[in-house]
Amino acid sequence: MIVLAGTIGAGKTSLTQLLADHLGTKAYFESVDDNPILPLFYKDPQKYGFLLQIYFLNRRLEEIKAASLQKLSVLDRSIFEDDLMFRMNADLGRATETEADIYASLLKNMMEKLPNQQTEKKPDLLIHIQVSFPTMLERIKKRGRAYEQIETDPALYNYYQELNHRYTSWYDQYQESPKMLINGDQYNFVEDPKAAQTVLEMIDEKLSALNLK
Ligand SMILES: Nc1ncnc2c1ncn2[C@@H]1O[C@H](COP(=O)(O)OP(=O)(O)OP(=O)(O)O)[C@@H](O)[C@H]1O
Repeated sequence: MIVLAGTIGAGKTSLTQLLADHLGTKAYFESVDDNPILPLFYKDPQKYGFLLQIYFLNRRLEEIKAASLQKLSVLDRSIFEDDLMFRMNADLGRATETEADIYASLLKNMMEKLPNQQTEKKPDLLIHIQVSFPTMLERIKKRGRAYEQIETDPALYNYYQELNHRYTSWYDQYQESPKMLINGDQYNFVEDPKAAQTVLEMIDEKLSALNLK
């Protein structure tokens, strides 16, 4: 199982599809547009923060169960980033520290294997697409999901800036699986086929080094 990681608009969904096509495996996407809680959360984060988190936790575990049936399946987002996002939301006063602690402990508990269980819930490789803050803003604007726009809610500027900033140390500290970094500013794999080719070659090399391919 390969999982993509990265901030909002980093290009996780696009690279998931590219990579699964390249490897001939199945891609798993969390449907953002069908998420009933997300627009409510953006409108009232304090009220819906914890509910959104439980919603994502449930959906991502469902995805992991399905994806674990095939060796090099690709998931468009890792479950571990939710903890980063929820902790940040708690630090910003949109959830309590107790909610964030309980959530983190539930996640840890859920991700552990039962003593005699064979299948691993953790990925074989995490690929982090790192984008700068200006690129992140540009992509969010370009994609145009109404509730994500800074024009709709100027407070989102700080939220996005803080999130982008936290991703760097999150990736440095991530130890749940092997990992690799893709510079999403340098390689625009969505619009430039040559960049896409380079990124796929980099991933192939990493998979070979890990004896996964
Ligand atoms: N754990 C979470 N807590 C709060 N909001 C979240 C969480 N996970 C995802 N979101 C929100 O869900 C939306 C989709 O996020 P996500 O980054 O997974 O997809 P995306 O923006 O389509 O990314 P990409 O362009 O890289 O495919 C964003 O508005 C994001 O803020």
